[in-house]
Amino acid sequence: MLRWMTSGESHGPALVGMLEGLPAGVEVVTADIQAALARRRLGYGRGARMKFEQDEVRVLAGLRHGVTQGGPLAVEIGNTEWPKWVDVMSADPVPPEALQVDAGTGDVREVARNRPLTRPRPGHADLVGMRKYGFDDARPVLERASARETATRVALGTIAAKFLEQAVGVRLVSHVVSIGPVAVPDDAALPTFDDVAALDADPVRCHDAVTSEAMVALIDQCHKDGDTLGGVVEVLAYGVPSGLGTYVHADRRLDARLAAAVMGIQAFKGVEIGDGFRTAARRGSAAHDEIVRGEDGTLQRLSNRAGGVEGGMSNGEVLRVRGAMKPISTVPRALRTVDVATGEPSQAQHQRSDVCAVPPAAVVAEAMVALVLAEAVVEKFGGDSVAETARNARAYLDAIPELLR
Ligand SMILES: Cc1cc2nc3c(=O)[nH]c(=O)nc-3n(C[C@H](O)[C@H](O)[C@H](O)COP(=O)(O)O)c2cc1C
Ligand SMILES: C=C(O[C@@H]1CC(C(=O)O)=C[C@@H](OP(=O)(O)O)[C@H]1O)C(=O)O
Repeated sequence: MLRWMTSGESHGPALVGMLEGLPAGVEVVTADIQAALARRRLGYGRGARMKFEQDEVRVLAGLRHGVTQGGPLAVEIGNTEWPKWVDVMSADPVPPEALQVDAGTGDVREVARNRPLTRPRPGHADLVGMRKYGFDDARPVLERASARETATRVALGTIAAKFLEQAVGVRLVSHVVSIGPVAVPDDAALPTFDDVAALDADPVRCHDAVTSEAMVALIDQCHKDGDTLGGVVEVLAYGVPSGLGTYVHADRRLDARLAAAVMGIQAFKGVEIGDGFRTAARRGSAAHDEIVRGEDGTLQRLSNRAGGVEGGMSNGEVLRVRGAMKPISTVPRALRTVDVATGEPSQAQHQRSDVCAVPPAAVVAEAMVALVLAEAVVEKFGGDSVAETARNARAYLDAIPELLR
């Protein structure tokens, strides 16, 4: 069993993530995690925070000399801005005067930072979180609801991806399919692992240069208009062995687990496996992936509309998972709300925010898919070391009868 958990507030001292159940022997170094976090900070349309945030990574446990040890991995990601929030986010009570004018920094803005947030943003967790946890201030709600937490998921997902690559040769790619109404053409070629550097270099993580330019222009326009944008991301996994997940029970289906993982990202409101919703509009004769025997004698598919999953199991084709992200809810041209301290009609609280976070969300979705696939690999092949997992996977694949290959 592979388990993971994150902890941490957006403006606390650090985020912490743990990953338990990964075999020993995975080669990974702190710089790999730093590089993945740098990719998550990218993206045209991000807000001010990503310009200075350093995501200071420290691996606290489970890794020695660049090799996982089999015990729980613990990763800390320091928040660069912590010195400004020491009193507002202090774990222990602070004297009231500390929140009047910050004694340490003399920073009077700390007073503003500590002001209760009572004008909940439609679309964010503010209002329901206050009701549910009994707060009269949205600060504690947004601190944990914030997608800042996804930095930890990316850190853990990086380690999971290294395991996938080293144990079974799986490689992941994430890209942006649409932002607002601007979408890559339906017949565009899928990016492969060779395209990752170009995707990382593209301002919106888009594989199609013309679409990328149109996306950037749309974000600029939206920024001017004081508005925000969502979009659709896609994660591709190459080299997934046939037989991860199962049809025998609902919660063990690979598609169900992928959907839950991607839907578990803040602001994600739809998930599609393969052609998903588009397939629903097709006739059966044009919806499925016909099987033929290829020249090399192995079974081959004439298409991959299923996105690599049939019967809740990976079928050996490229895994394709899409997620739809709603527009950022902190809309600069603020939406109507009610000040819950006074009961008066008002405008939603606004602090610095992203205009569009679809490109970094693609990197987060990639991490979530890595975690799900790593769990499914551990479940199917077991092994206390990567070498053992690889051996078991090879033995399973070698034992598949020739006519089924
Ligand atoms: C990478 C990423 C960055 C985000 N940045 C912001 C942001 O700057 N401002 C904001 O209001 N929401 C942002 N969100 C979305 C909120 O975190 C999300 O809407 C909120 O937690 C409520 O959850 P829900 O949308 O799933 O209902 C971001 C989401 C992701 C995945
Ligand atoms: C901090 C990150 O994203 C944040 C996600 C977020 C939200 O409401 O989800 C709100 C903003 O937080 P802040 O007010 O601190 O700038 C974003 O910057 C991050 O991705 O690392």
